[in-house]
Amino acid sequence: MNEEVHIIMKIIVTKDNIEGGTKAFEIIKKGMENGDKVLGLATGSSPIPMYDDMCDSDLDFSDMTSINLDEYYGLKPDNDQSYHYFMQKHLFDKKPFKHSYIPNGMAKDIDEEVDRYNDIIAANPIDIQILGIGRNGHIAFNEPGTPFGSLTHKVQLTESTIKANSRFFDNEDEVPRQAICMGIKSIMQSKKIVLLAFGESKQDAVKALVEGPVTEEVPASILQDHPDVTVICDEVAAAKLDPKYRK
Ligand SMILES: N[C@@H]1[C@@H](O)[C@H](O)[C@@H](COP(=O)(O)O)O[C@@H]1O
Repeated sequence: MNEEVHIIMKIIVTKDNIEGGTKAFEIIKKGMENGDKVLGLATGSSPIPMYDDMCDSDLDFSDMTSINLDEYYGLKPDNDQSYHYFMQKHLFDKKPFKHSYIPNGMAKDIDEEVDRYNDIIAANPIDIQILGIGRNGHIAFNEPGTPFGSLTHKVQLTESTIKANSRFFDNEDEVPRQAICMGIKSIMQSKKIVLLAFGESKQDAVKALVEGPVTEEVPASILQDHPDVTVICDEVAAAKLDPKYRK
């Protein structure tokens, strides 16, 4: 256990995901007041309450840039399971940004798409990166074993992720097996990181993220080495944490 790391990582335990979403929204709001221009955005159920707060707010994002973490490979943007569709529905329809970037899941030439996305990230340094966490400790679609030095890449999803994400599809067979995803190195280059984790299924991942060794087997554990990380989790997700982190 690295004591120095725990002084840096800020942990906010909330009653539920709604309160957690509001905490994350407040961080974004404050960041924008201080001149932040680029938000790194995530999909999944965890950030939805935060997006609801953003949509209900009077904040104007029309001068902002957003960069999403990932997209399923092989899903068209109008497929209701694609992350393009998700972002339109939960945020961009109500709050358009000046520029919004999401990996192109239909790209024929993967190498070209990877280069394009890395160039976008390099040209738009991320001020605040929002993250969820997978049950196996993945961040974005960076599965266990992904090198910490990775940039944007095509990934093979693990059985654990396919199973977990099948709740959004009609059945497990429909879950794409591959995705295009921002790499861990790029995520770590964000100025500030806010990770959201809610519910019982995230208990082990949250414990490993906060208390476990920094290992590529738990991609999120690298966040212990980032200077500005806030973990926002509900009481249930935080239940296995050492009480000293559950304030
Ligand atoms: N690619 C996404 C991740 O970015 C997300 O963090 C994770 C958890 O999703 P949820 O928030 O629905 O639990 O799901 C997917 O695998």
